[in-house]
Amino acid sequence: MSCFLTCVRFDDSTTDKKSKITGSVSVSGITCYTWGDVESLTSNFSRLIGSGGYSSIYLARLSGAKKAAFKVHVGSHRLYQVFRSELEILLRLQHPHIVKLLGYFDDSEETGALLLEYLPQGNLQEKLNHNSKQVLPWRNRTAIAFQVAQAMEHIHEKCSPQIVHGDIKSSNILLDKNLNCKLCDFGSARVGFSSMVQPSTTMSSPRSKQVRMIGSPGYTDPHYLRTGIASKKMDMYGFGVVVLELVSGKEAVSAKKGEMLVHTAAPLIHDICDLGANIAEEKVRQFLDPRLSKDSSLDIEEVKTMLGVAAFCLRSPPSLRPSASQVVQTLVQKIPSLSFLSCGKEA
Ligand SMILES: Nc1ncnc2c1ncn2[C@@H]1O[C@H](COP(=O)(O)OP(=O)(O)OP(=O)(O)O)[C@@H](O)[C@H]1O
Repeated sequence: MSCFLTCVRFDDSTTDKKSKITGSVSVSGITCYTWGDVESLTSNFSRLIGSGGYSSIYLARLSGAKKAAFKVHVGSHRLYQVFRSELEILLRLQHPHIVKLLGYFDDSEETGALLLEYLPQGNLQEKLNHNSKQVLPWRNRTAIAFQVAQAMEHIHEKCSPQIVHGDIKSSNILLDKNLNCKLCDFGSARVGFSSMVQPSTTMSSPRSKQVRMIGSPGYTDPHYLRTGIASKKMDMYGFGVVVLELVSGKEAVSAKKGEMLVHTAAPLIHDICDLGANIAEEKVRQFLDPRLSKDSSLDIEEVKTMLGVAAFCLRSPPSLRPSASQVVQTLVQKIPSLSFLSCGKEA
């Protein structure tokens, strides 16, 4: 992979890289852009469409009025390293439910930008928000769970070396115009053995600069918090929280009360683990997003299946949690509404 990157990187041995780099190069369909390209494609960063802890995302206009998103990491070597790590992972990933890399800019020091396909309906967290204009229909919620599970199955089981995403959450799930979804933000991902290595410096030392804990509040696997070892099962935990959000329409951490959804849902999850499909319908309905009450696609048995999947993904110890392919199989078998999608098992 680094060989590939070296092949397309500009000769940047001179000092003022941004001004000296001219012209873009395209290799294997991925275009290597200049900083001037980044500025002109984003109309000088005129439209911010998202921001996170590591980057700012701007709308870009390609030829033929095609839209894209430039994810820009500027300002420090640490942010640059996050960019490089995401770039190297996205270069090897191709899946219908993983955001597609179209190109990048790399100054090899402290600035990097990823050109990504543009997902016009924003992220799932915004779509589930009660201020959102549209209520996400039930059948789209099950489809999103299914598609995210397929993306996770791909990175966990079908890639070599395998990848742990490290930050599965609803704001890292993007929606296209048909409400199909794509997993994004591989800046925290761990590849192969790196996911199994416990950070060498003590986790308890708040001053340690070498340990960069990954994950987000409300989604972080308690086992990872204790050990610092990233694993596929920590992704399954994050996925369990996303499924709870899809069913309840509530945030992983309530903005008003600061309550975690996993805690609010704990009694229900406990009952589901004990009773499975025999759980009282009334309890399920109490947890369900009230905005779905008039949704004709709602099927209470499917809601129970989704909650069952969430309950298993949140189990401790992590070895009790299902794999992504087990989740894909369960959803395909138990949620007939998924058949409305034209995709098969591997969409
Ligand atoms: N390709 C895209 N199309 C549309 N919107 C996007 C795209 N990529 C990112 N966004 C928007 O920007 C937000 C932040 O993106 P992303 O999570 O990749 O940034 P980050 O800096 O890695 O954030 P984090 O703090 O979660 O690590 C997303 O939640 C989404 O709203």
